[in-house]
Amino acid sequence: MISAYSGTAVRAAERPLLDAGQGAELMQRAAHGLFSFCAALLKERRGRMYGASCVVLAGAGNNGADALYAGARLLKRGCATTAVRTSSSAHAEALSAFLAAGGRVLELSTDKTDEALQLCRAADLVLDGVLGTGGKGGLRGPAAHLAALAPARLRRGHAPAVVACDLPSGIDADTGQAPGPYLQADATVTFGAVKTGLVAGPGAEAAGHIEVVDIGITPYLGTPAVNRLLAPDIAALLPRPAAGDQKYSRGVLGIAAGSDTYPGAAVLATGAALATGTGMVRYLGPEPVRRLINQAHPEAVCSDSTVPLTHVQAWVAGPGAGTDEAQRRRAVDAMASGLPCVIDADALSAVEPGMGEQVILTPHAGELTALLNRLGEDTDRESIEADPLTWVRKAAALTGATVLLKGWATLVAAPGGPVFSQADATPWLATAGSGDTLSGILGAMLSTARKSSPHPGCYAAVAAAAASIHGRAGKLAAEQGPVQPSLLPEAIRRVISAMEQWRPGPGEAGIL
Ligand SMILES: NC(=O)C1=CN([C@@H]2O[C@H](COP(=O)(O)OP(=O)(O)OC[C@H]3O[C@@H](n4cnc5c(N)ncnc54)[C@H](O)[C@@H]3O)[C@@H](O)[C@H]2O)[C@@H](O)CC1
Ligand SMILES: [K+]
Repeated sequence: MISAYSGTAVRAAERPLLDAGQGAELMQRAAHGLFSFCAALLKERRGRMYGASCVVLAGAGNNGADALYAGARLLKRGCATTAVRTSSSAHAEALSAFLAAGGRVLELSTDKTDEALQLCRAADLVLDGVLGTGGKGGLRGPAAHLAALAPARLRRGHAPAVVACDLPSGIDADTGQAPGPYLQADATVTFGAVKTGLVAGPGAEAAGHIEVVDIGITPYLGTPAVNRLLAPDIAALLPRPAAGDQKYSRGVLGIAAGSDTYPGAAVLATGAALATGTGMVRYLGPEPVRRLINQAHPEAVCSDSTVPLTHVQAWVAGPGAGTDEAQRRRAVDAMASGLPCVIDADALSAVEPGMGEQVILTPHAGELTALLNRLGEDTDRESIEADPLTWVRKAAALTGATVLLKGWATLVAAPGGPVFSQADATPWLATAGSGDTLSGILGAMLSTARKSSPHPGCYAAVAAAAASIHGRAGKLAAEQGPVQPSLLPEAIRRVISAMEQWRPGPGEAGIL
């Protein structure tokens, strides 16, 4: 599992070591880690480091200093390196070290932006050390101008590798917000711990690959603010049927989805649930949809019964329900049942405050806007997309439910509990029907989860794992071309099967 901490928390963790006079040593560890990553990257791209050309974008603070020290090391290994200084002040020792190693300097001003961009474009590597955890309010002045032009100028044809020092400049280290232009990185080498700004909002996309350099502050870090599940954590959450199991002991999932107007959503959710693995799917809905489900998935047991009369271990309600009154009633009953339930799409309009965390809401930003507005919060879609971490937490606190907010990085917040961020998906999954398959995966996982005593945040963990499986399946399916949700079950099955290699051995604890 990857644990992320706010920039503020990481700075607080550094404090005892800074007070003990170890600041210079921490900086050298950071610079060395950054250099090592860049060295490996240059060797991979060019076969050798000698003769590579690099640009260090260096701001006034310690972030610029880390990058200048790494630049000095690159110079010593034969890389022609220029520092583009974005501020007239700089860390004096780091700049001296850079100059002593033979580095060139360009002072950035608005009329030098073109020259700086040409240098970057001709380089093999651009090291972004403009702002780190001390940055406030996004990039300003010539650095903002350069960042605004960078996507068009650096991302076409021969493109340099952009490596962010600690975090992409212009991204807020606590929230991942981008108040203005920022520098998109291919990779971020971050010091001490992953910052929450690298796993949420625009920052999650801006960071690219994340590499952590241990600088010795781990003992001073408290509880992580955001977690990211990795394959072994996900494998530990996937129950495997045991020898004595039968369909009922494995778990039964109830699905109240689809309507005369939108029958397909129910077929997709059912297909994804069956591919994930569950003892049985009981489908409740109108007759034409039942007929379709039985044609596509003969193993599903279909009826027009009610939630209280249907014996299951978990529910999915909402996908394709439209304005169907009976489906709305089933969603309300599922939420009141005390059983784990996935509340998606049209069923979100029935959510009220006071849910339990076993109720998992799965909105996209537009649906979350509508939900929050209805509950009295003054927000809009742009605000939620700009700062999803804040809003997903607020939604969980307001409703008492676990909230899964879909996005490039999907965030899951338990009320008062942990937050998870999963960035395993592909933009090819942004297509109608994709969300219905996520509901099915999550529903199946909830129906078969074997928890004798659920603890706070466990539903958020299962939801994060489902988001990851959905994303991984999408990526796998995208290898064959544009993703078609009705064909996703085959990829889901392959992802679940591949997870077996990560399953913890007997006696090894999973994360729950
Ligand atoms: N504190 C520590 O112990 C360590 C810090 N490290 C590095 O230090 C960084 C933090 O350094 P700093 O606290 O010096 O902060 P930064 O280097 O992020 O930036 C602070 C400087 O930028 C200016 N500034 C702030 N916001 C600005 C904006 N929007 N536009 C232009 N200038 C702005 C400030 O006035 C200050 O001069 C970390 O990100 C990390 O890279 C590492 O060296 C590891 C050790
Ligand atoms: K930076």
